[in-house]
Amino acid sequence: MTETPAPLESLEGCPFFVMDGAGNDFVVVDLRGGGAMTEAAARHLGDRRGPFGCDQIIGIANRDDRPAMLIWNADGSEAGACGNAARCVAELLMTERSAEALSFGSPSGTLDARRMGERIAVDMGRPRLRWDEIPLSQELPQTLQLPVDGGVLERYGLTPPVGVSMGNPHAVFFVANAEAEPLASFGPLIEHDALFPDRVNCSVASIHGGAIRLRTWERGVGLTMACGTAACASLVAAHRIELLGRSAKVVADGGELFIAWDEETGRVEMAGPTRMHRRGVF
Ligand SMILES: N[C@H](CCC[C@H](N)C(=O)O)C(=O)O
Repeated sequence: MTETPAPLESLEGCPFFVMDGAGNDFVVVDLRGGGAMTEAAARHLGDRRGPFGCDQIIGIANRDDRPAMLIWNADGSEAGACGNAARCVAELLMTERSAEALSFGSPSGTLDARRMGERIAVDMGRPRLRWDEIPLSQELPQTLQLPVDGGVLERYGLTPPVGVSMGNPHAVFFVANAEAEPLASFGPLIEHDALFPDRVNCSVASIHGGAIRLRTWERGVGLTMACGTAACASLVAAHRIELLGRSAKVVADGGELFIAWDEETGRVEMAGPTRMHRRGVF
């Protein structure tokens, strides 16, 4: 066996799975038999110049006698939610147990997952919509038009974004054509805008025939092929500003996600594909 690189020493002997959900890619590490993720290990696994490279690094640990997912971005920062990775963890656990549905923990609460034909669906819980839940660094009476840096809005011809948290912060800009926006230019400016004390995930969304075309600059990562919590946030935001009903297909660069915001429970479910690329043991 090749030597385990120093940054991964704390993961020696841990099984790992390289997976993606609609192109959003992950290294999932099973910590239930021991091992501990460190910020250095997460950064090493997230580094695309290294032997792995991914958007998020996911740990599966035992918490309160059940599996729970832990989330690190490629820059080593921790995140509170990760929808596409939740669907990949669900796939792993359902295969392990030959189950069609199950629940597991996450930093933002219990997630309920189920198979839906070829797709995996996860109930991501209720969106948080108040200024202090996003969170924002200033009290605002509404979160439908966030007062981000006016210079950025003017320079890029943007209207103020809608704020939504799915357990992680999102700013969603509605534009005429998401594919035409220079998101790689203004995404990092919004990610680090002083309005967001924990930084923010920044998306551009355009509506075409009842579907949302979505591109995302992810906090702690950069441009990704898809972002599940951003897909949830964009549907919630579109409904709040009366652009769409309570369910829609979201078309990301890497694939399609299906989002529904239940009127009775207030909970948001997302469904989409998962793929396994590689597995091994550190
Ligand atoms: N890709 C993830 C979102 C990760 C969000 C992370 N970048 C953060 O810091 O919140 C998803 O599918 O929901």
